[in-house]
Amino acid sequence: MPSVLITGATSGFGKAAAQRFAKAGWSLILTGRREERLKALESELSQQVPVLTLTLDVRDSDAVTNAISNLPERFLPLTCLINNAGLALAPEPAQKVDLNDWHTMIDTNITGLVNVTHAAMPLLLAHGKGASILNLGSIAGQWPYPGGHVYGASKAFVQQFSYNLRCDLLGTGVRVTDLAPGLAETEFTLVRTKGNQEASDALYRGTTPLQAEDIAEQLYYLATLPAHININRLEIMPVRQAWSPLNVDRDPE
Ligand SMILES: NC(=O)C1=CN([C@@H]2O[C@H](COP(=O)(O)OP(=O)(O)OC[C@H]3O[C@@H](n4cnc5c(N)ncnc54)[C@H](OP(=O)(O)O)[C@@H]3O)[C@@H](O)[C@H]2O)C=CC1
Ligand SMILES: O=CCS(=O)(=O)O
Repeated sequence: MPSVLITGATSGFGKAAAQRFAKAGWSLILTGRREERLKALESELSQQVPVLTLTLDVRDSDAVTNAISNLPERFLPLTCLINNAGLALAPEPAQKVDLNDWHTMIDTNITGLVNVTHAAMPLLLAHGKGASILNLGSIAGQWPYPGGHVYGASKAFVQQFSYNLRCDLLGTGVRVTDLAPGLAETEFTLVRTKGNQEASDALYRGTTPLQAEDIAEQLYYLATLPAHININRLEIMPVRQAWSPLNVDRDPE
């Protein structure tokens, strides 16, 4: 039975991915900080497949290493790692941001992702051909926008780290993909605005954003491609989203 380790399974893409992979009969290792949500998902999905929940903060490298290097045998070797845990904070301009918010994004989106990857790599290498590392990047890692500052830069890291991992894993059979979604309706904006439900609702109102299930379907597709195929980067936007023109600062008339 193939197995998948999903970080950030308590909400959004991670939760939808857990449900999608369970539907296909994969064993699940689900992580997140909110234990009650993990337990609720476990009771929902353990009717279908073996589920292991790990209450973890990806920023805690000792806890990550300890939990992942002691996975029960029945979840090994690992077929797929989905590095999904992440967040944006501080939508305001860089010059107004609280430094702690920058640190939190770096610690989660970069250090956390690196912690999990380092711990899981031996388990993926033990699987070899057909194993995958699927990293959640973002369009923000490729395209700059006001208020993107450290969030976008952290996702640019995810892209380059994914490409560099590919170079080192060449010959092992382990694949690496940077999956880069655009506007998607999850708890992402609620987190970014520190709980402002109205701001979150307003962002998604009157348009047709991606849904968590859309991304879960892409993750399942990437994980089940024929073993000789590696999609390096997959950027996906809703049809109703595109780029803006460049801005120019002009003198008043
Ligand atoms: N929604 C969007 O528009 C887009 C999102 N993304 C990326 O996709 C990923 C998932 O986001 P999305 O599902 O939308 O957002 P959600 O806020 O719905 O989910 C984020 C998940 O990450 C987990 N998480 C956050 N911080 C930590 C931490 N320190 N340790 C462990 N888990 C953590 C949360 O779990 P808990 O709080 O329980 O720990 C939660 O399960 C992120 O990396 C995000 O940057 C990329 C492009 C677009
Ligand atoms: O990563 C999330 C998508 S966006 O908010 O940067 O457009």
